[in-house]
Amino acid sequence: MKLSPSILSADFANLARDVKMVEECGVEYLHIDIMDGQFVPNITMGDNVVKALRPITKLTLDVHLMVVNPERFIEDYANAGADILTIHQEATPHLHGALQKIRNAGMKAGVVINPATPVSSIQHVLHLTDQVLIMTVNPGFGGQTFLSECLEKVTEVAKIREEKGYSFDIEVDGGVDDKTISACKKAGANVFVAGSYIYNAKSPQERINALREGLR
Ligand SMILES: O=C(CO)[C@H](O)[C@H](O)COP(=O)(O)O
Ligand SMILES: [Fe+2]
Repeated sequence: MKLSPSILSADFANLARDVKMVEECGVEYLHIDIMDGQFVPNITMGDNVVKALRPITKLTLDVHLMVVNPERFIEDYANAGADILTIHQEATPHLHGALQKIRNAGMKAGVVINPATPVSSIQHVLHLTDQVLIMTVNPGFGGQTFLSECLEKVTEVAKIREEKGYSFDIEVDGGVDDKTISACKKAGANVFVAGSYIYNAKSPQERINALREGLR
């Protein structure tokens, strides 16, 4: 079970401090949300921020690309030091080739689907995938309400993994807190992104402890 705090809700003026803080709290991953103002209405950061964070943390950099035609940027994120690069099924007509390209660039390849997108849309690329991300909010913003109807897709993809003998991780992203995390685990997820729940708190350590408690 891995926790992946999303720096979308961190203090951008104190980003290094906020990254080190969650690392000291004992999390496994750091989730970095890249938004281009086209695939989603918001603009956040780019590979320059990944590059700046790489030397200051040992955490696995879990980069969630919410950009159109993500294949344009694969080399940039490899050079920046990303460990996992996750791209949206909805963002490219060349999903298969893009996932191959991510692995060839030396990163783990992730594929992500929006709440309205079925698991069947990624069935032919699951053999090329190290991480399947099931969005549990519509992408674009932190702090949204968890969409429990997405959990049936977590169970569906976990079943396919078992049937086919694949070994990808299953991540959930959006609205994860001490209450919703248990249902995510029960559905079959093993990587949990949480942004506002961790960072918009007086004590992120207490929030991280509460998430771990929810996974017991
Ligand atoms: O990809 C994202 C939004 O598109 C974020 O990772 C996600 O929303 C995390 O934020 P929160 O935990 O506050 O919902
Ligand atoms: Fe994300």
